[in-house]
Amino acid sequence: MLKALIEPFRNPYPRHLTGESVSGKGDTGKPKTKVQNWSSTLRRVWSYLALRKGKLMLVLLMVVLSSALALLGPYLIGVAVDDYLEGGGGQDWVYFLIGLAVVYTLFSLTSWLQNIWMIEISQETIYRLRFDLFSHLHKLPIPFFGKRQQGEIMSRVTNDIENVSSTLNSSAIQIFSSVLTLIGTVTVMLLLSPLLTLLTFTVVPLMALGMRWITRRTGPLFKQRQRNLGELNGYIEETLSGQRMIKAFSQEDRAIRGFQERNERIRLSGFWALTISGFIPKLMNALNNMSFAIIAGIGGILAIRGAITVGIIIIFVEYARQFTRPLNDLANQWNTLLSAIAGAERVFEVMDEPEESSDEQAAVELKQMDGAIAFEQVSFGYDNNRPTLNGISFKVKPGEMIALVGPTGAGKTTLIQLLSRFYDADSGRVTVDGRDIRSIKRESLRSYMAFVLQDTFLFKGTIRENIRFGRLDATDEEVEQAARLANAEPFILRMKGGYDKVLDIGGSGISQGQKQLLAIARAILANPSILVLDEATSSIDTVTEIKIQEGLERLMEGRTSFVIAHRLNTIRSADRILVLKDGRLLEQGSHDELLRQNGFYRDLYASQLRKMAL
Ligand SMILES: Nc1ncnc2c1ncn2[C@@H]1O[C@H](COP(=O)(O)OP(=O)(O)OP(=O)(O)O)[C@@H](O)[C@H]1O
Repeated sequence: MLKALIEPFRNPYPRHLTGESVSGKGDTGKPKTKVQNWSSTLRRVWSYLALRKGKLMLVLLMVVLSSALALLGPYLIGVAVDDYLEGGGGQDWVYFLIGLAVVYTLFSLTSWLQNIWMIEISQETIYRLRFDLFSHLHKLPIPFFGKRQQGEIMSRVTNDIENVSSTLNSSAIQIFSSVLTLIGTVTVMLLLSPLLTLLTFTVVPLMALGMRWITRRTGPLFKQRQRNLGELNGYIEETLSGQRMIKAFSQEDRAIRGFQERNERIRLSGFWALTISGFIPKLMNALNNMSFAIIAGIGGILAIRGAITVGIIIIFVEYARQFTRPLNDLANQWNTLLSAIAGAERVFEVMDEPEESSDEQAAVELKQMDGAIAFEQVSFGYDNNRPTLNGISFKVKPGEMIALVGPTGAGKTTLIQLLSRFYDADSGRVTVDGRDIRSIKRESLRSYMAFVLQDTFLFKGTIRENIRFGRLDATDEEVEQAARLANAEPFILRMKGGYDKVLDIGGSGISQGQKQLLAIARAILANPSILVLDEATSSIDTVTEIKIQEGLERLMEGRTSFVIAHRLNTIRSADRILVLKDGRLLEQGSHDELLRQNGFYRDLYASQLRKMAL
C-alpha cells in the first residue's frame, strides 16, 4: 500500500549517481535490491536493535514529538492570523511569538535527540553485526571459501554492512517520521476543511502521472548507464591488474581506446538520463505552485463566504508543502531501505552458513604427537559423483620423509587437506599415532602441524611479526634463532630495518625465494610434529635454492614430513615416495625400489630428467 503510494515519487537518480554507497557485487556497482525474505530479515535486524530497546523507545517518542511539533508550528501561525483578523488587535502577538519560538526550539531539540540517539543505537548494532559476521567467517569450513570469490565475501563485510548502517542511521527514522507527518498532516487538514483538503489533493494524481511519464523514459537510460558503469569498472580492474602484460606487449594505446569507448557510452546515457530527469523538480515546483493557487483562490472564496478563516488558508499553504515533502522523502528512502534489507539479507546468508562441523563430543586434546600416520582405505570427492581420492592406504613412521609425486590433478594436495582435516574422508580413516583424527580436536591436531607452501602468505607487518605468526608467544631471541636456522637471517639483516622492516601485504617487496625462507623460519618456530612442504615450481636462483634446501633439511630433521615434490634431489632423498595418479596410490617405495619396479614412476622420473637436460 505504502509502496504503491510513493512509487511514482521515487527518485529516478540511482544512488551511485548521488554519491551514496550501493550494495552488491562490489566492482560492478550494481545495486542488489531484491529481497527474498522480508519478515525473517527484519526480525533478525530487530533482534540486534532490541538489545537497545529502552533507547529505541526514547527515539520513537522523540520522532512522535517532533512530528507533532512540525504540525503545531503552522497551526499556531494560522490561529495567530485569525486572532488578529478577528479583532484581537495584535495584543496576543507576543504570546504567539513566544509560543512559536518554544514549538520550533522543542522541534529542533527533539529532532537533534532522535538523531544522536539513533546514531548511537545504529553504530552499536552495526558493531555487533560486523563482529558476529567476522567471527562466523572464521568458523566456516574451507569448502565455503573455495566456492566463493574473495571479493564477494569482502563486499558483504564492508558494502553490505555499511548499507545497513547508513539506513539505520538516517533512513529508518526518516521513513517513520515521514509516515507520521503524512498521517498527521492529512488528519488535521481533513478536520479543518475536508473540501479544501480534497482540492489540495487534486495535484497529487497530476504529480504521480508526470513523474511516471518521466521515470518511464529515464529508467531504462539509468539502467543502461549503470550497466555501462559496471562494464567500465570491470575494464579498469582488468587493465590495472594486467598492467605488466599490457606494457610487455605495448598495448597501452589499445587499452586507452577501449577505455574511451566505454567512457563515451557512459557520457551519452548519462546525458540523456540526467537531462530528462532534470524536468522533475520543475514539474514538482509547477504543481506545488498550482496547489498554492488552488488553496489561495478557492480558499479565498470560501473565506469570503465565511466557510473558513484566513488562518486556515495559511495553515493549508504550509501543510500542502509538508504533505508533498514526506511523499518525496519516502520515495527517496525506499530505494535505500530496499538496498539495506537486501544487504542485511546477504549478511545473514553468510551467518547462516553452517560452521565447520564441531568436534565430536569425545574429541581430545593431544598432549604430544609422535607423528605416526596411517591412511586406511581413504576415499574422498569434492562433489559426491566424482571421487578425487580412491581407496588410499599407506603408513608413515614418525620422522619419515614422504615425497608425494604425480601428475597435476592427481590428488596430492587433497591428500594433505584430509590429513589437516580441512575436509573429512567420505570413507576409510586417517590416523595419527594410532588415533582416528576425527577423535582429535581440530585445533589441537593443527597445532602440531606446519605448512611451507609455494605461495607463502605474508601479512602487512614487520618481518619479526611475520615469523612470529608461527608461534605467537615466541621471544625475539627465538624468532631470530628460527630465522638463523632457516638461513633467512643474512637477507633480513641486509634489509634496511632488519627484523623490524615492515612488509607489504603479500610481501611484494621481497623475492619468491626470500618469502620461502621466511616461511621456513615460521615453521621452525612452530616446532611441528608433522610438516607439509609444497615445493616451489617456479625457478629460484641456485644460491637461494641451496639456502632453502639447507633450511628445509634442518626443519625436517626428526619430524614426519610430506613434501609435494617437484625437485629431483628432494624426491631422491625421501624415505618413501607415494606415486599418485587419478586419485589412486599407484606405487610406493624408495626411489631405487620404484625405479626397479619399472612402472609409472620410472616414466615420470625419466620425463623430469629429460626436462632438466633441455
Ligand atoms: N576445492 C575443490 N573443489 C572441487 N574440486 C577440486 C577442489 N580442489 C581440487 N579439486 C579437484 O581435485 C582434483 C585433485 O586436485 P589436487 O589439487 O589434489 O591435485 P594435485 O595433485 O595437488 O595437483 P597439482 O600438482 O596441480 O597441485 C583435481 O581434479 C582438482 O580439479
